[in-house]
Parts: sequence; C-alpha cells; structure tokens
Amino acid sequence: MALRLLVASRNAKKLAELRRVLDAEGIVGIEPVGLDEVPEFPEEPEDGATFGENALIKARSGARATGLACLADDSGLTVDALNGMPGVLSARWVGSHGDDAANNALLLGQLTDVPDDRRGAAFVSACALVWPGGAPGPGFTSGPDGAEIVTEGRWPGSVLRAPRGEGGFGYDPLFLPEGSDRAAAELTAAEKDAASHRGRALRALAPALRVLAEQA
Ligand SMILES: O=P(O)(O)OP(=O)(O)OP(=O)(O)OC[C@H]1O[C@@H](n2cnc3c(O)ncnc32)[C@H](O)[C@@H]1O
Ligand SMILES: [Mg+2]
Repeated sequence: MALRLLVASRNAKKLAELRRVLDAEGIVGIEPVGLDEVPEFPEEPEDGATFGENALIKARSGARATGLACLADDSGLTVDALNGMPGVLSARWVGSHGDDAANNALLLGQLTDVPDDRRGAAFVSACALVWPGGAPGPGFTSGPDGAEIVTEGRWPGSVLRAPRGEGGFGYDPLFLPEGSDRAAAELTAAEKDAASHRGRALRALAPALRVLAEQA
C-alpha cells in the first residue's frame, strides 16, 4: 500500500508545482495528499527567521496534527539591493498575505532607482520533510515530531523593470533567471521545474523520500 504524504501548502499554484516535481521524480509507493483531504488543523504562524525554520514549522505541525509524513516548502525572493528582503516576508510584502499584484507593484517601486547592474536577486526554497515515528537515518535527524530533513534550492537571476508573462505565480513576472532571455512567468511549467529553487530543493529531497517509501 502506498504511504500517504501530506503536502502542506495553502498556495494552490505552489502545491501544483510540488506535486508536479514529485510526479516527475517517479517515486514509487508515495501518495501525495493535500490539506483538503485531511481534517482541518490550526495553522501555526510562519515566524521563523529563515526559510528552513518556516518550512519545518509547517511540516512539523502537519505531521503532528495528522500523524502522516508531511512535506512543506517555504520560499521567497531575496533581492540584493534590499539586503535580502522580501525574503521570508515575500508572501506578505505589502502587509497583507498573498496579493501577488500588489507585492509586485511595491517591489518594482522600491527598485525604481536601482540600476540594471545592481538588480541581482534569487528565489530560494526550503523543503522540509517530517516523518512521525521515523528513525533518524540516511539524511534524517531527530526532531520533536519525528525524523526530519530540510533541503534548500536557489535560483539566481535579477529583477526586471516591468512584469512579463502569464505563467507561474508570485514574483515570476518580475524575475529574469540567470542565462535566460525570458522571465520566469514566460517559461513552460517543465522549464520552470527544471531550473527553479523549488525543483532543486525537492529533487534534493528525493533520496529521503525513497527511503521513506521503502520503509513504510
Ligand atoms: O505557506 P504556504 O501555504 O505554502 O503558501 P505561501 O504562498 O504563503 O508560501 P510562503 O509562505 O512560502 O511564501 C512564498 C512567497 O514567495 C513568493 N514565491 C515563492 N516561490 C515562488 C515562485 O516559484 N515564483 C514566484 N514567487 C514565488 C510568492 O510571493 C509566495 O507567496
Ligand atoms: Mg505561507
């Protein structure tokens, strides 16, 4: 029987990306389930100082509430000219949560006077996997809600001067990946997954997911 893995995100587009990369990795014996398929549980504030801390907050609370192995991503855009911000505040840069258009407009405004050679930025994703009852073993350490592992992926690039493209979500229309002549929002889903911070973090987690699938 396949092991049920809770993929804990309230962001539908992020969730779709996580599911897509999991699918592409072809890990046999894991069945991803969404938050809408488990009984509701209270959300904990994402108040960590780093992406890794926040990813663990989400994955630990999902695992604790459901008893299922739980995967969570915490991610954002770090902009050099803003000393790494919006960073962990990316989803709520305007103050309220999850308004992509307003976040993008604010970021563009903040960078109006920043010249092209200082518009460097990177997307960062931390993916955390928490396994209740799991043994610390290859890659896993012991945490309060089970064995756990955190991986990180980075996608370097720069911030454009105007939005481009309709794909992806969040800051994708403003992000020009290094070596690309198209914005992240102009890439196909497969192109984004191959290069993105989330794709990289999740692929780094694949060996641990295979261990989990085998021992279930
Ligand atoms: O916490 P969950 O429920 O997973 O959903 P969320 O949208 O709140 O996710 P985060 O707390 O990790 O915040 C991530 C924000 O960073 C931005 N972001 C992350 N990954 C991105 C990507 O691939 N493309 C564009 N923007 C991204 C976007 O604004 C997200 O809302
Ligand atoms: Mg969030």
